[in-house]
Amino acid sequence: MPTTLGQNQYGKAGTRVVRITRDGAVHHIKDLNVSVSLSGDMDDVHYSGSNANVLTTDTTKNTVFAFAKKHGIDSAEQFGIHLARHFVTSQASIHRARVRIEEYAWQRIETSDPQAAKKHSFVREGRETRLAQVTYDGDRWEVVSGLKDLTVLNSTDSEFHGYIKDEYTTLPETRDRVLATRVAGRWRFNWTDDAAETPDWQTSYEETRRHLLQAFAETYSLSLQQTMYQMGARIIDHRSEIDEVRFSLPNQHHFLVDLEPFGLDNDTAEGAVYFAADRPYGLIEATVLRDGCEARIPVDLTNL
Ligand SMILES: O=c1[nH]c(=O)c2[nH]c(=O)[nH]c2[nH]1
Repeated sequence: MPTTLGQNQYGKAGTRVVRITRDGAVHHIKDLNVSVSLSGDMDDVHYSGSNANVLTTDTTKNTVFAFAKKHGIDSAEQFGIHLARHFVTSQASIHRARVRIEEYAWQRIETSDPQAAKKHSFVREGRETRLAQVTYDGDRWEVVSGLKDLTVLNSTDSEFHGYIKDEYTTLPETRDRVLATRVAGRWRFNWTDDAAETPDWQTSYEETRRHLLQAFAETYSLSLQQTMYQMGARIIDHRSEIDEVRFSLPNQHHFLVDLEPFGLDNDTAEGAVYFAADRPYGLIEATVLRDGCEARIPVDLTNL
């Protein structure tokens, strides 16, 4: 049966590029998800498999990282214009480039001491989901609150070294890395209906969230485990109505992109470009308990 090739396009979808610019101690972050679709003289690759006209999708991805370094990211629109122009004007076989960009916005985390405000700690815009579970069996009450999808990032003050090296270890030690996670947390109240006071649930949530964020921002981190423990301990220390906190924290790895093959020194004060990997991810989980209290929050938070 005779057939003809119809509309076709190709490219790399979902390049997660993060650019961190350092203005002294004040850091700025641009976080994009870039998808490129190219079309042009692509009959041969479809009909015969000749790749002579193909700019690889891998090159497309590399170009996104290299342009983030070279041109910076003023806006998604300007970045898209640079890329689309480059693909169409640099390759005779490419006649059309469509660059789609999602941008994730970040806010600075407010710290407890405004004088010593952390200038490299961010929370992603778009509110988290707040959670509550109430259980009553006619005798005992249990109230557990929590949140999920609260994404936070420190662009410095995070190290990771001194770990076991066995024959399968390749991870390089680092004295300065990006630390980012999407927080899922639950906290259990010690309230019972014969208690003298009922917590103001709204204030309790807001304050717990604030302590969690501030502990993340203010902990000089030697591991995500250590930061997580500080987040839980700070909540227990400051919120007498809470006896137990559990966290499940995916370590959202940000890898410095090697731009040396393109003649670019990536790790400079003006800015560094990272590849934000979404999988696989480290998953760091723990419970922090008030002394003498029992652990009742399930180990697997998806069961709550
Ligand atoms: O904070 C971290 N904790 C780990 O246990 C770990 N493992 C790893 O590869 N990177 C990290 N980072």
